[in-house]
Amino acid sequence: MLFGPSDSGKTYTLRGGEGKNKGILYRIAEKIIGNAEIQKGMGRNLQLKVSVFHIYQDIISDLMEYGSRGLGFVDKGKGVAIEGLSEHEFGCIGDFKRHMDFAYKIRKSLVKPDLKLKAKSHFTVVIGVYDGGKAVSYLGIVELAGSENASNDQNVIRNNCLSGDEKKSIARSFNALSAVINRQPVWKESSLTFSLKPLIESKTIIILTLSSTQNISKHTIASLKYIQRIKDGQGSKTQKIQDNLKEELKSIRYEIQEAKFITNDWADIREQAIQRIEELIRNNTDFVGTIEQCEEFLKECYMLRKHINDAKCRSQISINIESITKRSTSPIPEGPFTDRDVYYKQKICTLQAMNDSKVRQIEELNSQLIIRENDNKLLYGKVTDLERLLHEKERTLQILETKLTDDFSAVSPTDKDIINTLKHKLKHKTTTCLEIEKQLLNYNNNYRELKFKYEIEAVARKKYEDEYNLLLKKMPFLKDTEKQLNSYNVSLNELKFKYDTEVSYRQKYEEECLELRKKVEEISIRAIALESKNQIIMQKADDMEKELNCAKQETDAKKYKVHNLNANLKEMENLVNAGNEEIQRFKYEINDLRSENQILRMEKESLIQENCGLKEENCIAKDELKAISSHIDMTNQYIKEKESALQGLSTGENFHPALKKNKKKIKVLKETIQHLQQQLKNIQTLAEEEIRKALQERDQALQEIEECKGFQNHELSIVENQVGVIEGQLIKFKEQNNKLLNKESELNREIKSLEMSKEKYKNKIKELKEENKMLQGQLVEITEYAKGITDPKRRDNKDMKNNEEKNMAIKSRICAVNDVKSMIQAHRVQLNNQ
Ligand SMILES: Nc1ncnc2c1ncn2[C@@H]1O[C@H](COP(=O)(O)OP(=O)(O)OP(=O)(O)O)[C@@H](O)[C@H]1O
Repeated sequence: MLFGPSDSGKTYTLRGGEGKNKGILYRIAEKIIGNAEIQKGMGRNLQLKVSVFHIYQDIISDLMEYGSRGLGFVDKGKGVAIEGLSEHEFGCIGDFKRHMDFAYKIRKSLVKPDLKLKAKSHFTVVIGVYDGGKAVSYLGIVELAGSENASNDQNVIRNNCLSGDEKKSIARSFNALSAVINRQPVWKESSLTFSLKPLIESKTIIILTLSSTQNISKHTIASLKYIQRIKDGQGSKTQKIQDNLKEELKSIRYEIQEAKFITNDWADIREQAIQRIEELIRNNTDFVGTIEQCEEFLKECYMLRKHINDAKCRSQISINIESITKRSTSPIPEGPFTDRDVYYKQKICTLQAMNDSKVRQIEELNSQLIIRENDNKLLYGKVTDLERLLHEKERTLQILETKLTDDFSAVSPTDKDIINTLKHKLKHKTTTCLEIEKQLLNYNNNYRELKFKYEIEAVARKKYEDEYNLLLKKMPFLKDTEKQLNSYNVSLNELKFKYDTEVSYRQKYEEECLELRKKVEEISIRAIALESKNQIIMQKADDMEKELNCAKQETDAKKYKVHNLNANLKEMENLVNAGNEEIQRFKYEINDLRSENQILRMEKESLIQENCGLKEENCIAKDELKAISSHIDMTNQYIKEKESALQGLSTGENFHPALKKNKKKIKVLKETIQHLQQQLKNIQTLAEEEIRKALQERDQALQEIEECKGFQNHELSIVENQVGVIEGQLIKFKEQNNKLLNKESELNREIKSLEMSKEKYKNKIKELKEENKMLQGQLVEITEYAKGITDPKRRDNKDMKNNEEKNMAIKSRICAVNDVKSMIQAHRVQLNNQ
């Protein structure tokens, strides 16, 4: 893209001068043609095409076709997104120059009404490289509108006759351009960015043209600032590229890992790829570098990825071919795959790879499931062991319980409700513990009672001892009271023993109770933990089963999709072919419509006007020529006169006696004459030069007019031919129509005659019917008569002869009647047929 204020040298940089000074446009074209030729030497036949258009106020005009203006947009994926933009093939620089001259000629004609339009529009040349009709790459060269047009400078607005809409459109296109270069998706903001989207997205180079001319210095600084803004925006772009780079590396690593599973055929390539990536990472540890370096790095990554994909596909395709050869004895079709085939094969490969990875995942999941099942079994065994232990403990508990109280009945736990029974038992045992505690309390109470009794007894003993002592003192009653005392002492000892045993029992029970509580607590905690573990395992097993089912379903779906894709492939091919044909047809129709008569007429009129102007100019030039030639004649005459005078003077014939004295003056005069002659000659040559130039220009203009005329005549002849064809068709149709009308009138006539004959026949039938009736009446009479004759009673011998004669006549009459009948029948058949 060439950017800068008007008169800074954009057009010069683009087109340049002759030879060494040629512009970048022709240098680029030469380079591309050279490269195409090198490719040709290598057996690759590339086609080169060029399109030229300009954008003014967001309206696109094709500069390679007259009148193709206001083109719309289309999503092409590659190249320029302009609908109906014409492309023209070129094979050498001569062709290219011819195309460019043609485009500049059209541009000149468009610019004519407003000469500043050139500086207010974006001029674009797009070169497309094709291989067998398929686009390989595109290059766009844009000479942007003069940058000063986006400013608020009143001088510019006045000098360039800049309208508000023009200014807005140019400013908008520059803003959109800087935004899209800095990755802001505002393509639709301007026709410039939207039409060149695929090209700008790939790579954009802006050439800033600067001029030291003082009067545009303000705009030069403004354009420098604009470029600076774009460059500043690139800082954030670097960050984005670095992030992209990291993502890319991640995905490459993943792809390499994934590709590992497919085949080992390309192990070497894979190893090389990994080495290469590692090397790249080592050299760019933190991915800090310029945009170019990062982009280089990304390109490298992209190449690697492509390499991996190719290797994957190659291995997959080779496997497929192997399997085909195994299945059938027919030879494998040779020759290169078409791009579409390769694309679909790649797609199938990736799908198969995905399928394989899924199958692998399922297998892994299965193996994990088996491991989990084993773990489950082990845990289940542990649970049963623990349950058994619990059972044993329970039994010991039972024994203890039976020891404690007979009321506790033996608990018989079932295998399935172990945990519940344990809980139940726990409750049971806590109640027994409480009962034991109660008993303990009873015992304590008893002990207290006994103690109380003992104390009472002790008081009584003291009383008795006192009494005994009194008795001893009193003597005779002593032995009896001593005996009583002994007996009291024995009972007291018994009670004390009882009390001690009860205390020891109590302590024992308390200890056992504590132990039991602890054990019960431990067991219950374990049981709860085991239960939760069991539940988690069961949950996991269920989840895994679900996953397994999902994965199986997915695999089936993928297989079905692969199958469908294969089936759809052919359909799509057919559809694409049909679509291509339709597109071609539409293109033809559009082209036909474009070359409409009106534009041609208008252009013809403008050319005629131009022709008139040129003729007028020609007349003026002729007049001027005449004037100059008459002037020359006059001057020649004057020179001749002067020469003759001079001759006279030199010979001394015309010498005036006064002049003879002034020879010096004569010399000076001679010199001035010579000088005048020289000047005259110069004027003559100049005039001749100008005349020649004017004549050349006139010839050129005439030639151009002739060319245009030829072009228009050609187009007119095409149109006339078309009109002729249509007229011929019309005449044919008219003839056909006349014939049809004639036929129609003939048929009408026939119908009328048929109707008349029908009427005739009807009358005839009526007549015949009447005749028939009459004949039938006669027949009846005759039969009656015949009956009378044949009757033996009425037979008269005398009238026998007469009767016989009459009989004969009647017979002949009957024959005639029969004939008439058959005739009627025949007529009927005829009528029916008609
Ligand atoms: N590098 C150069 N060498 C010689 N002459 C030059 C150079 N660059 C520009 N010029 C001359 O400067 C003048 C203006 O250049 P040019 O027409 O290319 O400017 P521009 O930016 O295209 O202007 P505009 O936008 O009006 O078309 C022309 O006469 C051109 O010949």
